[in-house]
Amino acid sequence: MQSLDKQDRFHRKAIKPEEARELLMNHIRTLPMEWIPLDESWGRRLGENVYAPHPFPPFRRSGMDGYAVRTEDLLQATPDNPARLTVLESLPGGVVPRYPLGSGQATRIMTGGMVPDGADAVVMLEMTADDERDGMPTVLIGKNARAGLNIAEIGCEIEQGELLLSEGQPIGPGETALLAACGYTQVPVFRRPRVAIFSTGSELLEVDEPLSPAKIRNSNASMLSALVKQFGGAPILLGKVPDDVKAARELVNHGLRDCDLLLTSGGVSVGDYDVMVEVLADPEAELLYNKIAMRPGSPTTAALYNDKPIVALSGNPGACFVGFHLFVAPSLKAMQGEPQPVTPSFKAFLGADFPKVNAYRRYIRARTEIREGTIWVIPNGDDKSSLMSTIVGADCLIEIPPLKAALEQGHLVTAWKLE
Ligand SMILES: Nc1nc2c(c(=O)[nH]1)N[C@H]1C(S)=C(S)[C@@H](COP(=O)(O)OP(=O)(O)OC[C@H]3O[C@@H](n4cnc5c(N)ncnc54)[C@H](O)[C@@H]3O)O[C@H]1N2
Ligand code: MOO
Ligand SMILES: [Mg+2]
Repeated sequence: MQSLDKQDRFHRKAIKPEEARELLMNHIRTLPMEWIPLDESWGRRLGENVYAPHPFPPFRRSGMDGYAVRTEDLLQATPDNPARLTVLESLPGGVVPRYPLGSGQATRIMTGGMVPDGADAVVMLEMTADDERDGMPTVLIGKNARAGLNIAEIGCEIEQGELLLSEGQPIGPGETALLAACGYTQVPVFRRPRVAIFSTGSELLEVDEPLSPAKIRNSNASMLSALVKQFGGAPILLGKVPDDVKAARELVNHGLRDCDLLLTSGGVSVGDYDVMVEVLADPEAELLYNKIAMRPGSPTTAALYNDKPIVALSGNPGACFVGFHLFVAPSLKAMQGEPQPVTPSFKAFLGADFPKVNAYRRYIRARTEIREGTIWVIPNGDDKSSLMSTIVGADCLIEIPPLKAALEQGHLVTAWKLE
């Protein structure tokens, strides 16, 4: 029997997943900003609002290969009686027009070219016929045109000084295009969260070690490292410790020195060798929670050391994965300025019967499928928390509330995207 004192220190009170997330996220701070080269900024989040230094397009731009014209010259034009315009010049891309258009004149222009002053439309080449007259190039146009046709006015896409992108916005291909167009060779981004990771377990081998009896390879550290990268963090891999409280405590102290968040896996349940329970019972640590009313991942634990968060995830790979998504992923997003770090849920049809009944809310590894235009979520097979294979290909978690009866295929369920 444990002493009463020990039982007290290790007391567990199950709280809801939302409460657990909030308790942790109350201690998450946005990281400082840094400037990095645009070409390295994909996937990072903007550290401040970015404004347009100039309008875009920066000049009146032709949207077609054709002729820049004055629409008033085409008012009487018909296929049988086309207007004949004198061609002043033919503009290659990137060249400023030499002549403004006068009455009865046109300029040959290509897509993206700078429309000459005086022109108020571009007629596409297919609607025109070149026809020399008295040794001078002329063009015949048999139809009138509306003012503004095929011309993109200065600033029609982006006005000077306009908010281009907002703080916290992830930089994807579109954001990169805007930043490049506006001359941002360096972009302001939030620093990557530094996430120290170690695994506990005397049964653990390195990935490159051959199997030996009663041992398994440390797969959680690699999985967590990939997850941290997926959410914009920089993993710091600290390896593993055996089930030894002193060794685990030392690695916690070491890991906390140079990280924004410490992640551990294993040793959080009620077993004799569940060392993280003892480590986090340290009076210097402020325990946030050590039991969550959910499966998998019920023993997921979080604590603070001098306000620095440590999330001790369950050793079971499925539970480790789910715990990361529910608590760590939103924390990493918040550190990088995401204003809404918790992904909203969506409704979808359940793609297979769910026969299990239980008293806890479950989060099932699943994948989304579009069937005849409707979204279905298909459990990735057995959802036992010890399984790794059902993490493969998971792109969402299905939330199954506590149930007294099985759920049938086609039931409308709540799910969460795993970006
Ligand atoms: N008597 C009880 N036993 C258990 C309970 C309980 O309430 N009462 N809870 C179960 C639940 S739920 C879970 S989840 C697990 C949590 O276990 P721990 O977080 O303490 O993790 P370990 O005991 O260290 O390991 C569990 C399992 O995972 C494997 N593991 C651990 N680390 C890794 C790693 N880095 N890579 C791959 N696999 C790892 C480990 O070998 C074990 O098989 O406890 C239940 N027990
Ligand atoms: O909480 Mo455990 O992860 O259900 O198996
Ligand atoms: Mg255990």
